Amino acid sequence: MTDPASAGTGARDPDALIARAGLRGDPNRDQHFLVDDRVLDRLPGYLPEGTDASHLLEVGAGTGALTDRLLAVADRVTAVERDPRLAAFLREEFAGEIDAGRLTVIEGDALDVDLPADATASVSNLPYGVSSEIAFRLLPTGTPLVLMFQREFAERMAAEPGTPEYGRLSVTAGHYADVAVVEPVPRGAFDPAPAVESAVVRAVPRDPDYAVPDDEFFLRFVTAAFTQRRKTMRNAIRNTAHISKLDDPKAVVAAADEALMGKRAGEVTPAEFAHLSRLAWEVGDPAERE
Ligand SMILES: C[S@@+](CC[C@H](N)C(=O)[O-])C[C@H]1O[C@@H](n2cnc3c(N)ncnc32)[C@H](O)[C@@H]1O
Repeated sequence: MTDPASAGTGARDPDALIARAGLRGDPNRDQHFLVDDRVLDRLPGYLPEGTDASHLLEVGAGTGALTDRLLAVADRVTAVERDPRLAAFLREEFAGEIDAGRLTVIEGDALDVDLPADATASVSNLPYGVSSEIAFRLLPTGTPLVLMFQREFAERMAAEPGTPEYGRLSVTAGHYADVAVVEPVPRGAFDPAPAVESAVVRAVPRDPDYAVPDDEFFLRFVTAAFTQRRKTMRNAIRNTAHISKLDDPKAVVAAADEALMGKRAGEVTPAEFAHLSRLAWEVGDPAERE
Protein backbone atom coordinates (compact mmCIF):
# COMPACT_ATOMS: atom_id res chain seq x y z
CA MET A 1 0.00 0.00 0.00
CA THR A 2 1.14 3.54 -0.72
CA ASP A 3 2.24 5.49 2.29
CA PRO A 4 -0.55 8.03 2.94
CA ALA A 5 1.89 10.63 4.21
CA SER A 6 3.86 12.47 1.54
CA ALA A 7 7.47 13.20 2.47
CA GLY A 8 8.26 16.53 4.04
CA THR A 9 4.99 18.03 5.24
CA GLY A 10 3.48 14.84 6.61
CA ALA A 11 0.34 15.64 4.62
CA ARG A 12 -1.30 13.16 2.29
CA ASP A 13 -0.30 13.71 -1.33
CA PRO A 14 -3.35 14.82 -3.36
CA ASP A 15 -2.36 12.89 -6.50
CA ALA A 16 -1.80 9.75 -4.45
CA LEU A 17 -5.25 10.18 -2.88
CA ILE A 18 -6.85 10.34 -6.34
CA ALA A 19 -4.88 7.26 -7.38
CA ARG A 20 -5.96 5.34 -4.26
CA ALA A 21 -9.58 6.38 -4.76
CA GLY A 22 -9.26 4.85 -8.24
CA LEU A 23 -11.56 7.29 -10.02
CA ARG A 24 -11.38 10.38 -12.13
CA GLY A 25 -13.13 13.55 -11.02
CA ASP A 26 -16.35 13.99 -12.98
CA PRO A 27 -16.99 17.66 -13.93
CA ASN A 28 -20.69 16.84 -14.35
CA ARG A 29 -20.71 16.07 -10.63
CA ASP A 30 -18.72 19.19 -9.72
CA GLN A 31 -15.65 17.08 -9.04
CA HIS A 32 -12.49 19.14 -9.44
CA PHE A 33 -9.95 17.96 -6.90
CA LEU A 34 -7.34 20.37 -5.59
CA VAL A 35 -3.91 19.01 -6.40
CA ASP A 36 -1.72 22.04 -5.64
CA ASP A 37 -0.12 21.38 -2.25
CA ARG A 38 0.66 25.05 -1.67
CA VAL A 39 -2.97 26.10 -2.08
CA LEU A 40 -4.13 23.20 0.09
CA ASP A 41 -1.62 24.12 2.80
CA ARG A 42 -2.68 27.78 2.78
CA LEU A 43 -6.45 27.24 3.01
CA PRO A 44 -6.83 26.60 6.78
CA GLY A 45 -4.50 29.57 7.40
CA TYR A 46 -7.08 31.95 5.91
CA LEU A 47 -9.35 31.43 8.90
CA PRO A 48 -9.31 34.67 10.92
CA GLU A 49 -6.81 34.75 13.76
CA GLY A 50 -8.18 33.29 16.95
CA THR A 51 -10.82 31.15 15.17
CA ASP A 52 -12.03 28.26 17.29
CA ALA A 53 -10.90 25.29 15.19
CA SER A 54 -12.27 22.65 17.54
CA HIS A 55 -14.81 21.44 14.97
CA LEU A 56 -14.33 22.28 11.30
CA LEU A 57 -16.92 21.57 8.63
CA GLU A 58 -15.94 20.68 5.06
CA VAL A 59 -18.56 20.57 2.33
CA GLY A 60 -17.65 18.42 -0.68
CA ALA A 61 -14.70 16.47 0.67
CA GLY A 62 -13.84 14.59 -2.54
CA THR A 63 -10.77 12.40 -2.05
CA GLY A 64 -9.87 14.11 1.20
CA ALA A 65 -6.83 16.25 0.35
CA LEU A 66 -8.30 19.25 2.15
CA THR A 67 -9.86 17.06 4.85
CA ASP A 68 -6.34 15.93 5.68
CA ARG A 69 -5.13 19.54 6.07
CA LEU A 70 -8.10 20.36 8.26
CA LEU A 71 -7.43 17.37 10.51
CA ALA A 72 -3.95 18.80 11.05
CA VAL A 73 -5.32 21.99 12.60
CA ALA A 74 -8.67 20.92 14.10
CA ASP A 75 -9.69 18.71 16.99
CA ARG A 76 -12.55 17.37 14.94
CA VAL A 77 -13.72 17.55 11.31
CA THR A 78 -17.10 16.80 9.74
CA ALA A 79 -16.88 16.15 6.00
CA VAL A 80 -19.95 16.08 3.76
CA GLU A 81 -19.72 14.25 0.43
CA ARG A 82 -22.56 13.40 -1.93
CA ASP A 83 -20.85 10.84 -4.18
CA PRO A 84 -21.21 7.41 -2.50
CA ARG A 85 -17.94 6.18 -4.07
CA LEU A 86 -15.99 9.08 -2.61
CA ALA A 87 -17.73 8.80 0.77
CA ALA A 88 -16.78 5.09 0.87
CA PHE A 89 -13.19 5.97 -0.04
CA LEU A 90 -13.01 8.63 2.68
CA ARG A 91 -14.26 6.11 5.27
CA GLU A 92 -11.53 3.67 4.23
CA GLU A 93 -8.69 6.17 3.80
CA PHE A 94 -9.41 7.95 7.08
CA ALA A 95 -10.47 4.90 9.11
CA GLY A 96 -7.94 5.73 11.81
CA GLU A 97 -9.19 9.30 12.26
CA ILE A 98 -12.82 8.12 12.21
CA ASP A 99 -12.11 5.47 14.86
CA ALA A 100 -10.38 8.09 16.98
CA GLY A 101 -13.55 10.23 16.84
CA ARG A 102 -11.75 13.00 14.95
CA LEU A 103 -13.56 12.69 11.62
CA THR A 104 -17.21 12.19 10.76
CA VAL A 105 -18.15 11.55 7.14
CA ILE A 106 -21.70 12.50 6.22
CA GLU A 107 -22.76 10.92 2.94
CA GLY A 108 -25.40 13.05 1.24
CA ASP A 109 -26.35 16.26 -0.45
CA ALA A 110 -25.09 19.27 1.50
CA LEU A 111 -28.35 21.04 0.69
CA ASP A 112 -30.42 18.31 2.37
CA VAL A 113 -28.38 16.79 5.20
CA ASP A 114 -28.36 18.19 8.72
CA LEU A 115 -25.13 20.12 9.11
CA PRO A 116 -23.55 19.89 12.57
CA ALA A 117 -24.95 22.68 14.72
CA ASP A 118 -21.74 22.90 16.77
CA ALA A 119 -19.28 23.38 13.88
CA THR A 120 -17.04 26.32 14.77
CA ALA A 121 -15.92 27.22 11.23
CA SER A 122 -15.96 25.88 7.69
CA VAL A 123 -13.20 25.48 5.11
CA SER A 124 -14.39 24.05 1.81
CA ASN A 125 -13.64 23.78 -1.87
CA LEU A 126 -17.28 23.96 -2.86
CA PRO A 127 -19.12 22.16 -5.65
CA TYR A 128 -19.65 25.15 -7.95
CA GLY A 129 -23.08 24.03 -9.21
CA VAL A 130 -24.58 24.64 -5.77
CA SER A 131 -22.00 26.98 -4.24
CA SER A 132 -24.45 29.85 -3.82
CA GLU A 133 -27.04 27.71 -2.02
CA ILE A 134 -24.38 26.21 0.24
CA ALA A 135 -22.88 29.63 1.02
CA PHE A 136 -26.29 30.89 2.07
CA ARG A 137 -26.74 27.84 4.31
CA LEU A 138 -23.40 28.60 5.97
CA LEU A 139 -23.46 32.41 6.21
CA PRO A 140 -26.38 32.61 8.70
CA THR A 141 -24.55 30.19 11.07
CA GLY A 142 -22.36 33.12 12.14
CA THR A 143 -19.13 31.10 11.95
CA PRO A 144 -15.98 32.04 10.00
CA LEU A 145 -15.87 30.62 6.48
CA VAL A 146 -13.07 30.00 4.00
CA LEU A 147 -14.66 28.92 0.75
CA MET A 148 -13.47 28.32 -2.80
CA PHE A 149 -15.81 29.62 -5.52
CA GLN A 150 -15.72 30.41 -9.19
CA ARG A 151 -13.67 33.59 -9.35
CA GLU A 152 -16.41 35.73 -10.87
CA PHE A 153 -18.84 34.66 -8.17
CA ALA A 154 -16.25 35.36 -5.44
CA GLU A 155 -15.66 38.86 -6.81
CA ARG A 156 -19.38 39.60 -6.91
CA MET A 157 -19.72 38.43 -3.31
CA ALA A 158 -17.00 40.78 -2.10
CA ALA A 159 -17.81 43.78 -4.35
CA GLU A 160 -18.24 47.39 -3.18
CA PRO A 161 -21.07 49.72 -4.28
CA GLY A 162 -20.41 51.53 -7.55
CA THR A 163 -18.34 48.72 -9.07
CA PRO A 164 -19.65 46.57 -11.95
CA GLU A 165 -19.54 43.44 -9.75
CA TYR A 166 -21.67 44.95 -6.97
CA GLY A 167 -25.14 43.43 -6.79
CA ARG A 168 -27.65 41.40 -4.85
CA LEU A 169 -24.96 38.87 -3.92
CA SER A 170 -22.66 41.54 -2.43
CA VAL A 171 -25.44 43.02 -0.28
CA THR A 172 -26.90 39.72 0.88
CA ALA A 173 -23.52 38.11 1.69
CA GLY A 174 -22.36 41.36 3.32
CA HIS A 175 -25.44 41.28 5.50
CA TYR A 176 -23.93 38.35 7.40
CA ALA A 177 -20.19 38.83 7.16
CA ASP A 178 -17.21 40.87 6.07
CA VAL A 179 -16.36 39.19 2.81
CA ALA A 180 -12.99 39.38 1.06
CA VAL A 181 -11.29 37.56 -1.79
CA VAL A 182 -8.04 36.28 -0.30
CA GLU A 183 -6.51 34.30 -3.18
CA PRO A 184 -7.20 33.78 -6.87
CA VAL A 185 -6.61 30.14 -7.82
CA PRO A 186 -5.70 29.12 -11.40
CA ARG A 187 -7.44 26.30 -13.22
CA GLY A 188 -4.27 24.22 -13.14
CA ALA A 189 -4.51 23.80 -9.36
CA PHE A 190 -7.31 21.28 -9.92
CA ASP A 191 -7.65 17.85 -11.48
CA PRO A 192 -9.56 17.86 -13.74
CA ALA A 193 -9.15 21.59 -14.43
CA PRO A 194 -12.45 23.48 -14.29
CA ALA A 195 -13.52 25.66 -17.22
CA VAL A 196 -13.17 28.85 -15.18
CA GLU A 197 -10.77 30.46 -12.73
CA SER A 198 -11.43 30.12 -9.00
CA ALA A 199 -10.87 32.24 -5.92
CA VAL A 200 -10.86 31.77 -2.17
CA VAL A 201 -13.20 33.91 -0.11
CA ARG A 202 -12.96 34.60 3.60
CA ALA A 203 -16.18 35.53 5.39
CA VAL A 204 -15.83 36.88 8.92
CA PRO A 205 -19.22 36.96 10.65
CA ARG A 206 -20.40 40.22 12.15
CA ASP A 207 -23.63 42.08 12.82
CA PRO A 208 -24.28 44.66 10.11
CA ASP A 209 -23.79 48.31 11.08
CA TYR A 210 -27.42 49.04 10.21
CA ALA A 211 -30.78 47.74 11.40
CA VAL A 212 -33.39 46.04 9.25
CA PRO A 213 -37.03 45.45 10.17
CA ASP A 214 -36.97 41.80 9.15
CA ASP A 215 -34.10 39.83 7.56
CA GLU A 216 -36.27 38.04 5.02
CA PHE A 217 -38.01 41.21 3.92
CA PHE A 218 -34.70 43.09 3.62
CA LEU A 219 -33.17 40.35 1.44
CA ARG A 220 -36.29 40.22 -0.73
CA PHE A 221 -36.38 44.01 -1.10
CA VAL A 222 -32.72 44.01 -2.25
CA THR A 223 -33.30 41.09 -4.62
CA ALA A 224 -36.26 42.91 -6.15
CA ALA A 225 -34.33 46.14 -6.71
CA PHE A 226 -31.45 44.35 -8.47
CA THR A 227 -33.80 42.63 -10.94
CA GLN A 228 -34.12 46.15 -12.42
CA ARG A 229 -30.57 47.34 -11.97
CA ARG A 230 -30.63 49.58 -15.06
CA LYS A 231 -33.66 51.50 -13.74
CA THR A 232 -33.68 54.20 -11.08
CA MET A 233 -34.66 53.03 -7.61
CA ARG A 234 -37.89 55.00 -8.09
CA ASN A 235 -38.91 52.74 -10.99
CA ALA A 236 -37.33 49.61 -9.58
CA ILE A 237 -39.39 49.85 -6.38
CA ARG A 238 -42.57 50.55 -8.33
CA ASN A 239 -41.99 47.74 -10.85
CA THR A 240 -41.02 44.94 -8.47
CA ALA A 241 -43.80 44.85 -5.90
CA HIS A 242 -44.59 41.29 -7.03
CA ILE A 243 -41.13 40.28 -5.75
CA SER A 244 -40.83 42.52 -2.69
CA LYS A 245 -44.49 41.79 -1.86
CA LEU A 246 -45.21 45.44 -1.13
CA ASP A 247 -48.85 46.39 -1.41
CA ASP A 248 -48.10 50.08 -1.73
CA PRO A 249 -44.73 50.64 -3.44
CA LYS A 250 -45.73 54.16 -4.49
CA ALA A 251 -45.98 55.21 -0.85
CA VAL A 252 -42.37 54.10 -0.37
CA VAL A 253 -41.17 56.16 -3.33
CA ALA A 254 -43.15 59.18 -2.12
CA ALA A 255 -41.68 58.95 1.38
CA ALA A 256 -38.07 58.36 0.30
CA ASP A 257 -35.33 60.90 -0.37
CA GLU A 258 -35.49 62.20 -3.97
CA ALA A 259 -31.77 61.84 -4.61
CA LEU A 260 -31.78 58.24 -3.40
CA MET A 261 -34.74 57.44 -5.66
CA GLY A 262 -32.72 58.78 -8.61
CA LYS A 263 -29.85 56.32 -8.02
CA ARG A 264 -29.55 52.89 -9.59
CA ALA A 265 -29.38 49.81 -7.37
CA GLY A 266 -25.69 49.37 -8.15
CA GLU A 267 -24.93 52.70 -6.46
CA VAL A 268 -27.05 52.15 -3.35
CA THR A 269 -25.04 51.14 -0.27
CA PRO A 270 -26.17 48.33 2.06
CA ALA A 271 -26.96 50.95 4.74
CA GLU A 272 -29.13 52.87 2.25
CA PHE A 273 -30.90 49.64 1.30
CA ALA A 274 -31.51 49.03 4.99
CA HIS A 275 -32.92 52.53 5.40
CA LEU A 276 -35.23 52.02 2.41
CA SER A 277 -36.35 48.63 3.67
CA ARG A 278 -37.28 50.22 7.04
CA LEU A 279 -39.26 52.85 5.19
CA ALA A 280 -40.90 50.21 2.99
CA TRP A 281 -41.76 48.19 6.09
CA GLU A 282 -43.45 51.23 7.64
CA VAL A 283 -45.35 52.71 4.71
CA GLY A 284 -45.27 50.12 1.88
CA ASP A 285 -47.60 47.61 3.49
CA PRO A 286 -45.41 44.48 3.08
CA ALA A 287 -47.03 41.02 3.17
CA GLU A 288 -45.49 40.05 6.54
CA ARG A 289 -47.13 42.90 8.39
CA GLU A 290 -50.64 41.65 7.63
C1 LIG B 1 -14.68 20.91 -6.14
S1 LIG B 1 -14.75 19.27 -5.47
C2 LIG B 1 -13.72 19.43 -4.06
C3 LIG B 1 -13.15 18.14 -3.54
C4 LIG B 1 -12.09 18.25 -2.43
N1 LIG B 1 -12.57 18.98 -1.28
C5 LIG B 1 -10.83 18.91 -2.96
O1 LIG B 1 -10.61 20.08 -2.62
O2 LIG B 1 -10.11 18.27 -3.71
C6 LIG B 1 -16.40 19.26 -4.82
C7 LIG B 1 -16.85 17.95 -4.18
O3 LIG B 1 -18.20 18.13 -3.75
C8 LIG B 1 -18.96 16.95 -4.05
N2 LIG B 1 -20.35 17.40 -4.24
C9 LIG B 1 -20.97 17.82 -5.36
N3 LIG B 1 -22.21 18.22 -5.10
C10 LIG B 1 -22.40 18.06 -3.76
C11 LIG B 1 -23.49 18.29 -2.89
N4 LIG B 1 -24.64 18.79 -3.34
N5 LIG B 1 -23.34 17.98 -1.58
C12 LIG B 1 -22.17 17.48 -1.11
N6 LIG B 1 -21.10 17.24 -1.88
C13 LIG B 1 -21.21 17.53 -3.20
C14 LIG B 1 -18.32 16.38 -5.29
O4 LIG B 1 -18.57 14.98 -5.39
C15 LIG B 1 -16.85 16.72 -5.06
O5 LIG B 1 -16.20 15.69 -4.38
